[in-house]
Amino acid sequence: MPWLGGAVTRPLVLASASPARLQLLRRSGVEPVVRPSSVDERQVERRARETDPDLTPEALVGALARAKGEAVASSLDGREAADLVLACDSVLEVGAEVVGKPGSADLATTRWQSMRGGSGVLHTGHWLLDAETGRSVSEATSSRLRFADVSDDEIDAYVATGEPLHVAGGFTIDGFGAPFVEVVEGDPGTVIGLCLPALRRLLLALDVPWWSVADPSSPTPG
Ligand SMILES: Nc1nc2c(ncn2[C@@H]2O[C@H](COP(=O)(O)OP(=O)(O)OP(=O)(O)O)[C@@H](O)[C@H]2O)c(=O)[nH]1
Repeated sequence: MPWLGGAVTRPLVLASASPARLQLLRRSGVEPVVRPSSVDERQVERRARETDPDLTPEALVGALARAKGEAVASSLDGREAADLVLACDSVLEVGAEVVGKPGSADLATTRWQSMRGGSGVLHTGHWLLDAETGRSVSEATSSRLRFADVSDDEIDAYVATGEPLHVAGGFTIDGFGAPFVEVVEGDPGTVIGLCLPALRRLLLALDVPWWSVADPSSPTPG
């Protein structure tokens, strides 16, 4: 069995500042090197929409994940320059809108007032580069959500925690927002920010078995 005593042979660079993505990886036995990008996501989105006015949410998160991953990959040097680089991006499609992190209490409140009792789709793009070969692969995954018909008081209380301001769509399914998301159809990791089955598929597409990046003997509770 490759895992018994097997060491990680392909280090992974996580091109993300997301604590949730890091935690998902750590709990699955992957201890990445964290290298957040400084990509201007609004500029990437603007250019992507100029190129494709009918840009789908899946294509948007794909373009954003790729931009973040390429920016980090180009900055790697030394041994890291031969590592695997993973980047992600998440958006919520709700009604005719495609939204990211609210960034303000007012916008988080407005979003919840419009989406309560309704449904939406959380899309996460994944981009994986094998810097050793230069090959990259990508996949977007989507999970459908149904939101509780929360009261104004519940919205105010949730927004006051500050959590919804900094997460895609203004909610979490594993934090203070969990009571307000009634149903998740699809991979929960996709909602949180990283679909691990998609990462496995992308690694296989690059001929990298899962146990080359994960060491189950030392999962970090993280
Ligand atoms: N814990 C948790 N985080 C969530 C959830 N939904 C979205 N997020 C986070 O919301 C953020 C979405 O914004 P992104 O722009 O994709 O990522 P980011 O946090 O800005 O980090 P970068 O990858 O460096 O851009 C990510 O950090 C996700 O992990 C959830 O249900 N639970």
